[in-house]
Amino acid sequence: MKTPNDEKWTNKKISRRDLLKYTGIGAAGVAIGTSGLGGVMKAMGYDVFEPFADNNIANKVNFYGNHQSGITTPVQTNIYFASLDVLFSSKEELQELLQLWTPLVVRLMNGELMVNSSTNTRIPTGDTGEAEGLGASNLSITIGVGPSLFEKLGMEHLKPAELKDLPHFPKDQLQKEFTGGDLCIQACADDPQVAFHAVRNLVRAASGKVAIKWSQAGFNSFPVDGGTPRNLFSFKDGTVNPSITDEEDLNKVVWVDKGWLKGGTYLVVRKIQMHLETWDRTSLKDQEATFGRYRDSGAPFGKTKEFDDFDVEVKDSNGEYIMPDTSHVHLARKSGARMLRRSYSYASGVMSNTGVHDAGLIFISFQKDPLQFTTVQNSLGRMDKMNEYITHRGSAVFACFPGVQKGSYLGEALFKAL
Ligand SMILES: C=CC1=C(C)c2cc3[nH]c(cc4nc(cc5[nH]c(cc1n2)c(C)c5CCC(=O)O)C(CCC(=O)O)=C4C)c(C)c3C=C
Ligand SMILES: [Fe+2]
Repeated sequence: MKTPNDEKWTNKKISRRDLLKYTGIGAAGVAIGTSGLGGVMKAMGYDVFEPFADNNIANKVNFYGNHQSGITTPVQTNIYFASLDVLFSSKEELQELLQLWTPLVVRLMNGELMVNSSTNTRIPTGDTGEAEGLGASNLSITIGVGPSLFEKLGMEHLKPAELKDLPHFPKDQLQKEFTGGDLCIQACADDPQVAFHAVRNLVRAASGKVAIKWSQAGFNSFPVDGGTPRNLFSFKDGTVNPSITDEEDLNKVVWVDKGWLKGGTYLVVRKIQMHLETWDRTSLKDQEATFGRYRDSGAPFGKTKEFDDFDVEVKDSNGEYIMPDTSHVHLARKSGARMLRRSYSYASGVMSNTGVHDAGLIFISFQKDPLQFTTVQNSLGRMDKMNEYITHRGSAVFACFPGVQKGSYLGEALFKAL
């Protein structure tokens, strides 16, 4: 039986072909074709370019500001990280995509539906719906561009010199299915479904224009009394980091201070498998020597509290380093380079070839120059005792746009520099 609403839409005579064209969800997720993305999105009900404002509901991260969210935002419990390839070849289409995404990101971070719900049941809904009723859940969304994008769109002259693929590191076993990408969406939230929903719907809104190259979900669990989360080796991870409120230090370590990326930063992501079975067969003494920190307290060797300062050069009465010179922390600190780490654990079933856990760390760091990451990784090199227990499987680097002021859009500075 037809409802009056169905009747109304039937009279509009939307053909199946039109429907697929408008929604971009044809048989094989076919490209939208020649119609502009904005026009298609309007037809779907998205309010393209509408200047949405941050709302002030509970558990809400603000979108507008000098920097994008998800960088100095307090770490949430969940991440869904997606690396995308673009399916277009003009800079105009990139601009259109970013103009489309901006108000949608505001809505998602506001805990709102992508599109106000429609009563028309004959077309797919504008929002996939699984985040309904879940609130904002402190969702943050961080968008970045990879080195390959600039070549694809003929914009090499605007590619910052610092934005290039990371060098090959001695112990790397990178798989191309977890490596690189033209764009990234980092969605972090205090609910896994909210983070996933954000990426799913942004990609869906850009159907035919972008394709997911690889993605990874992750989690962080916080002690009931607060404090630093533990990684899957059970050590507190994230202790030594720049303070997220010390703008002066963040300017030194994280924020780019020149060119169109001013106020932005570089995101390095590494998918690092952690060999949990091997770790679990290792004595606590050796585990602690791997990091140079005690497992329970998180304190550095020779100290009692997690946040106690330490000097890696200090030796005991036998002339031995108190913090072993092959320990992860000794080598990382000795490099002299700093970064803002914002990592998440992952557990994705078992490795089909070996039957061991497919689990580890989605290592994410933000820095004003990817060279900071490279310097630390080179210092860890072949010496890091942790190498026995980890394998780097994926890698990518992205330039994350500066923050957005109301009336502007993600990446506007890049297009102003054209
Ligand atoms: C190249 C950068 C880094 C990679 C890759 C990396 C991987 C990695 N780290 C841990 C666990 C811990 N890391 C810790 C400290 C630490 N790690 C890095 C850099 C990389 N880690 C830095 C710069 C630091 C801080 C060094 C300092 O100055 O003190 C710690 C100790 C606690 C803490 O400070 O967070 C742990 C634990 C894992 C498991 C891992 C890959 C799987
Ligand atoms: Fe580390």
